[in-house]
Amino acid sequence: AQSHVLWPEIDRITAEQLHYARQGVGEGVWELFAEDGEMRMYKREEEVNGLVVDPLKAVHTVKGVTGFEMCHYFFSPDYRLDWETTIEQMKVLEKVSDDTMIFLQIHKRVWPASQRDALFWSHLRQVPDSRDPDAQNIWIVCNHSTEHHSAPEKSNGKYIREKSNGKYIRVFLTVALVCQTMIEPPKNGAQITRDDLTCKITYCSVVNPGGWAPASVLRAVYKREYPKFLKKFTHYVYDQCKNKPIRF
Ligand SMILES: Cc1cccc(-c2n[nH]cc2-c2ccc(F)c(-c3ccc(S(=O)(=O)CCO)cc3)c2)n1
Repeated sequence: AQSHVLWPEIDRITAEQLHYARQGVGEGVWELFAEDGEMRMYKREEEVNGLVVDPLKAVHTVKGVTGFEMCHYFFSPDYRLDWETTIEQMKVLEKVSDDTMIFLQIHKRVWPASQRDALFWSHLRQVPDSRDPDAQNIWIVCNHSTEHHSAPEKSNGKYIREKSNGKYIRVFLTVALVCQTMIEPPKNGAQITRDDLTCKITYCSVVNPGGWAPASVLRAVYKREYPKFLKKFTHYVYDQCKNKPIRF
């Protein structure tokens, strides 16, 4: 993918998001708003031009899967409709390379706001030189909004794009899923099984709704949808992997 026009941006944003994901939630103004077992969800309340863009950071620990497996199922278009409940339509506009694709997703409408769509590049990468010497493989999927000739935004100023039977407001998003595999080697030198695996997950998301939506409605949607999404996604990956050979 190094030859693609987007490559410099993909490289820069992916590196930035890896650094951002690694920052703890201790410092700064992260507010814990949801807990479920090992999952902790934090947000910061921020508005841009009067629009709620509350950054989200979730941390979670899932036993029995690797960081590669978690990132693979998040990245691949083949499984997305199995775990993403808010998507109405999804299209791969361009396959840049095996590890980089451009998606157009039309999401379900959240009353009373207008329906949204998202156009973003998605990049899967193994993080080569982790600072943590005993860290196993760290993998990242970064999703970042982009333009694309085959899905232009109608420039009528309000980013409303005409569609045959309606109008979509295009969101602006940056999302990162960073997964680290921890292996507890079996004492007796036996082969590693899924019981010896733990995946440490950090999910970061900033979604600018792109057009007016009531702050109260957006905050309620985020509060409901994010925990539901991460719980459903991680359970889905565990179920998909549990009877398959381990992939690091
Ligand atoms: C999980 C979640 C959080 C906040 C809002 C909603 C939601 N409810 N109804 C419509 C949406 C909606 C509207 C626009 C979007 F771009 C995304 C959106 C969310 C996540 C991602 S992703 O990149 O994390 C996973 C790929 O779909 C992409 C788009 C989701 N879902």
